[in-house]
Amino acid sequence: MYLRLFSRIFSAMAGPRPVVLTGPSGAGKSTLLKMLMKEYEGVFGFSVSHTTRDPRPGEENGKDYHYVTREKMTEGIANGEFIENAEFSGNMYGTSKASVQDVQAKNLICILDVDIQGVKNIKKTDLNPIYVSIQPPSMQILEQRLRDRQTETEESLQKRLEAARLDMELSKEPGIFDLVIINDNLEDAYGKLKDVLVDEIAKVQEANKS
Ligand SMILES: Nc1ncnc2c1ncn2[C@@H]1O[C@H](COP(=O)(O)OP(=O)(O)OP(=O)(O)O)[C@@H](O)[C@H]1O
Ligand SMILES: Nc1nc2c(ncn2[C@@H]2O[C@H](COP(=O)(O)O)[C@@H](O)[C@H]2O)c(=O)[nH]1
Repeated sequence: MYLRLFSRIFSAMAGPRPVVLTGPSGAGKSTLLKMLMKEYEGVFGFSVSHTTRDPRPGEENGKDYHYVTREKMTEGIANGEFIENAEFSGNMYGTSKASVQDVQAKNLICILDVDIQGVKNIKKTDLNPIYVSIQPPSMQILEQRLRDRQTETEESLQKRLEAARLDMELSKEPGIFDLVIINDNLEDAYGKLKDVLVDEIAKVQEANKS
């Protein structure tokens, strides 16, 4: 009985567990995380990654990403400022320690949107997140969604599809994710995502009441 009580107190003190959303580019990670942040205002905080890719129309520096040069990013990595970093489709991406700390300091559920290399590297840390993989129903549908999004050149699209094949292969490792969601119908996928996060959401909502 005491053990359960201590474990409850400890888990409340430790704050909510972060969430890692991963899956091929175009699978629907950003769409789903935006839905979560909209429905649960004051519960989730996005870990703003650094990247060397150019901003897309509508993206904001400091909100979607910190857009930096390759030199700046390489320097930050060498200085130990990043929890993880990866090369994806010709650009660098990385999660800084500060981006996660900023969210956790507010006692929010920190959401990280990272590729499969990021998952493997985060597994070597003590972050202890919930790992959710968002997968497309098929490669054909993924390609169509990426084309319809109109963010890629033919060259970058092909690179992303190649990375998607590798992601799907590496994601077959047993037990690597807490949950795999096939994002076919968006509302169904969103429902499954909320279900796996229900305990962490309740923790933050409870803390917000007091
Ligand atoms: N269930 C769905 N049905 C139809 N279209 C969808 C669905 N989910 C997402 N989309 C659309 O697919 C496109 C890709 O989604 P999104 O940008 O969220 O993917 P992503 O995984 O965040 O990609 P990236 O890793 O490149 O940022 C978007 O245009 C989005 O509106
Ligand atoms: N390992 C990391 N991967 C990241 C990070 N931030 C984003 N990503 C992943 O990159 C691709 C492409 O993203 P896009 O915005 O250019 O479409 C996608 O799979 C993201 O999940 C990061 O900090 N580390």
